Amino acid sequence: MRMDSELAPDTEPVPAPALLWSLVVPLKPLALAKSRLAEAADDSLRPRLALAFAQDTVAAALACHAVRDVVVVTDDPTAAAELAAVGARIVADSPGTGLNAALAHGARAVRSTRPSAAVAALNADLPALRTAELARTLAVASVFTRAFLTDATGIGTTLLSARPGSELRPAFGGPSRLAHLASGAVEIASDDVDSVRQDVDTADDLAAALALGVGPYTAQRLAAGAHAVRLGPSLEGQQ
Ligand SMILES: Nc1nc2c(ncn2[C@@H]2O[C@H](COP(=O)(O)OP(=O)(O)OP(=O)(O)O)[C@@H](O)[C@H]2O)c(=O)[nH]1
Ligand SMILES: C=C(OP(=O)(O)O)C(=O)O
Repeated sequence: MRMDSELAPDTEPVPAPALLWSLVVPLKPLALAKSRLAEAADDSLRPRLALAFAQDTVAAALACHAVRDVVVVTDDPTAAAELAAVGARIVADSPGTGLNAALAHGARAVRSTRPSAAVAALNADLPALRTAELARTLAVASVFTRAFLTDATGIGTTLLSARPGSELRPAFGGPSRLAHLASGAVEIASDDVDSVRQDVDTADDLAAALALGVGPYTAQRLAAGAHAVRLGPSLEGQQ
């Protein structure tokens, strides 16, 4: 005889399994990266700082329970070796035709082996990235076919996601918040995820990231290169 509990109707809501994300992180050659940081960091320091930002971004992302893997799309041999050491998979920027082509290429590389992967593009310049804030962002992204998070200025984008079965369709560059909205992606509410939004393009961005608290690679690089950094008198205490 079956007990009542065994006859439980199968109409009970079954929680969907949490998505595990593959993150695609684009990084251009270090010698060309972060040109807008020239006012804050000398030519000698800037490429190393760009790498340190990417190292902190990748390390924090890989520590996130919602992240399956991180694919860095880059042609820079130093960045490739250093970011592989942090745990990223490296994919060559074989299109060589700019940021959005690199991101689409990275997403295709992920789905060539796992066609049903959830993929998200994540900027490489998030040195203050907090793992728990990334987890919150991805949890919201999981609900939507495509979603994005705007950057700290509210003009650009730091994360764009695509659930299994939908294309990433990246439209980064300049006012990409509006471009991603126009493409039909849903904007993720930006409360309590400051570290995921704080990309670093300018001296002011770097000061804001320092105020949030940067990761160990960036902290160490700034300490070692303090003579080559200019953040202005009001910010000296933050280094
Ligand atoms: N793989 C790849 N990454 C790119 C390319 N262009 C930009 N990126 C990366 O995309 C992100 C945003 O790029 P940008 O804002 O154009 O460049 P940036 O180096 O961050 O800053 P600026 O030189 O000041 O414009 C950064 O992580 C870049 O390294 C590209 O053509 N290929
Ligand atoms: C490319 C973008 O970022 P950045 O702020 O680095 O230009 C963007 O926001 O679309």
